[in-house]
This record gives sequence, C-alpha cells and structure tokens, in this order.
Amino acid sequence: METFPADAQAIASLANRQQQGAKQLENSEVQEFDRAMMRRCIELARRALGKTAPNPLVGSVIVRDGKIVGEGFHPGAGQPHAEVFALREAGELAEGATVYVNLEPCNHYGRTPPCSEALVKAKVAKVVAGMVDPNPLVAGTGLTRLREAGIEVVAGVEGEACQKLNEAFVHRILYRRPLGILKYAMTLDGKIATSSGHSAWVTGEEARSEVHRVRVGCDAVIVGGNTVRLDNPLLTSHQPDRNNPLRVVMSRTLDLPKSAWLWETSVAATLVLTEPGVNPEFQEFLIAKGVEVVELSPLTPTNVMAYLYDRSFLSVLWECGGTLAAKAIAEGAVQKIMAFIAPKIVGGQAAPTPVGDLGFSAMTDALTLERVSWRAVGADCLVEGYLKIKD
Ligand SMILES: Nc1nc(O)c(N)c(N[C@@H]2O[C@H](COP(=O)(O)O)[C@@H](O)[C@H]2O)n1
Ligand SMILES: [Zn+2]
Repeated sequence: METFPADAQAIASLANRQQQGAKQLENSEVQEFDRAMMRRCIELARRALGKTAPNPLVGSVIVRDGKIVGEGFHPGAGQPHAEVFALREAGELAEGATVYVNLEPCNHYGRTPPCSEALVKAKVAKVVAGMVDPNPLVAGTGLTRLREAGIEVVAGVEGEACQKLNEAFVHRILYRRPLGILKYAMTLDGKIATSSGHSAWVTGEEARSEVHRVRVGCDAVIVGGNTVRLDNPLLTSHQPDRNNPLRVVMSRTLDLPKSAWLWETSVAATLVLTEPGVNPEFQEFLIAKGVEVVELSPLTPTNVMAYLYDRSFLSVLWECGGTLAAKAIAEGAVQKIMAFIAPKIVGGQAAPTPVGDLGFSAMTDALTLERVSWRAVGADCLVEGYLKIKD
C-alpha cells in the first residue's frame, strides 16, 4: 500500500500511540487524526480527476487499531464506489473499523448497489464522512441508514476541502448544469493580447502549467472560432496518462483554418458546435479528421451548457476571447473566474480585454465576486472567485 506524503509524520506518531494503547488519544488528537485521514481520502479521490463525470470524486480509507487496512477511490461512473474498493482491500479487518470517506455513502441503487448496505454488512464500527451528498437520491439517507444500524457516524470533517473538491458535482446536482469556469490571462493593464492580437505568452511557464493542471479536472474546454484562427491552441492537459478535456469550438460560420492543432484528434477529442446547415463542406472535412460536429439552434452559451449537461459533464472551462466570455457571463454560463495576472504592461487602445461588453454603464452595475482568493503562481498572480448564481 502506498504511503501518504502530506501528513505522514503526524499520522504515524498518532497511530503509534493509538496502537500502543498506552493512553487514550486526547479529543483534539482524534480530531487531528480524523482530519488527516480525510485529507488522505481527498488525495485518493483526486487520482480520478476529470474521469468520474457525472459522478463525484471520492476516496475512502479504513482504519483499524490506528492502522490503515484499506484504501480506495471511485475511478468513474459505472465502476464501484470508493468505499467498496476500500472494503475489498480491508477484507475481514473492516469489522469494528472506522471508515473515512469524503462524501456520504450512497443509499440507493444507481449504476451500483448502495454502499450503506455494504458498510453495514461489513460490520464497521464508525463512519466519518466529509460532507452530506446533495444528490436527492442520497441527501442524508446514507448517514441515517448507518446510524439506524448502530454505526457511529460523524459528518463534516474537513468539510470545506470536501465541498471544494466536489464543487462541480454539487453545482451540477443543484442547478442541473455543469459548473462554468472562465479562465483568462491578462497583463497588469488588463490586456489579453497586443493591439495586433499577439498573445504568446501573457503569463510565465508556471502559470501555464497551472492551467494545464486545471484542464485535467475539467470535462470540456471551450473556445470560439476567433481563438482558433488567432492562437491555434492545443488545449490539452499536457500530462501523460491524465485526463484531457473534450476540446469544444463554438463557431457560427465554420470559417476556420483547415490546419489547426484542434483537428489532430489522436491527441485529444474535439467537438465543433455550429448552427444547422452551416458550411457542409467544412463539416465533412472535420468529420473526416475525426472531429465530432453537432448543430445547435441557436448556438448560444446557454444551449451549449444544456447540451454538455445532457452529455453528463460536471465542469466546463471557458478559455475563449472577450466577446464570447461576455456572452457566457451574461447568460449565466459562468460561475467561477480564474484570472491570471502578469506583472506586465502592454498598453494599446485596441488591445483586447478578457471580457467584452456587458452593457453596464455605471460602476455600481459591476459584477462583484464572492469567496475571492489570490496567490502567486511563479511571477504571476492568480485571482479566483465566484459570480453570484442567477436563478
Ligand atoms: N459515497 C460515494 N462514493 C462514491 O465513490 C460515489 N461515486 C458516490 N456517488 C454517489 O452515488 C451516485 C452515483 O451512483 P452510481 O455510481 O450510479 O451507483 C452519485 O450521483 C453520488 O450521489 N458516493
Ligand atoms: Zn456508494
């Protein structure tokens, strides 16, 4: 079994003391141990980043007498849940053990049978969950079932980190749409390119690598035709063996170059969204290259997000230019902003900015982000925050 780097020392010493049984652990130590185990669940869950849609990211750890006896994570929809993998690894040692899991165990027959029943059958003594499952088919009933079977239940350990891990899953369940994330890179004077359209590169290597990591966790990345014409992007995660999002191009005209990295579908899949009957010849060219083409009427961010919801997606990354970004924001297709800011000034009246016209005239109209955070990424700064969700 793998050892865990993050909390290795703290866990080892607590587990040692627990095993020796010399002294009961203090309450605060138990809580610290529980938190460390939950962070391990999150670490395990992240191994399936970008691969679980429409299911959540879930990891599970089983501890008996202060020792980890089983671990598992959910690899993807249709496959067993994290708890089942952990129970399989623990075998008979699950009896009387504590099960840690970052999401409430399910209590329904979906693609797989209920984990609550598997835990009851395994005679575990305690379940520590990171958060309640917002899925109406579960919604607290998993925890209730366990309590009714005499299993001790604790919920909310590392709750904030667990909510953050599955923010896209929660959004999808609550709003019946994928979580829309708008990512852009701009200079300190708010430009995403020079007046001539040159943009390689606004930010440094570390920020660009961070974007690649963000792509691993997304099910789709969307650009408009202009980005394909100007930047010829690859839009992959650049990480072997990790998820590549579906690369989506929105184009009303299909006035796109025949030579573009996005048409090389052996690297990653590409979907071109257009309107009915547009440029059949170019559609045929794309299909011959292995690109999927779908006609939507009308081709709007709202319809695109509804379509991607129906395809079971959890999260969609908007990496488009300002005009499409403004439309996506105005239509409520964006909930989260990731703005990379480079300490550079490029100037230029005509230099493009990350968000086009939103029709606001007063500063009081401005959209104010909530839950804002920022951190340095190499020489650049990443500001993240959430837009208020329109009902
Ligand atoms: N606790 C827990 N662990 C997992 O590993 C999970 N995948 C889930 N998912 C919950 O169950 C629903 C999916 O069920 P099926 O995979 O179709 O059986 C999902 O919507 C979550 O509510 N939970
Ligand atoms: Zn389950």
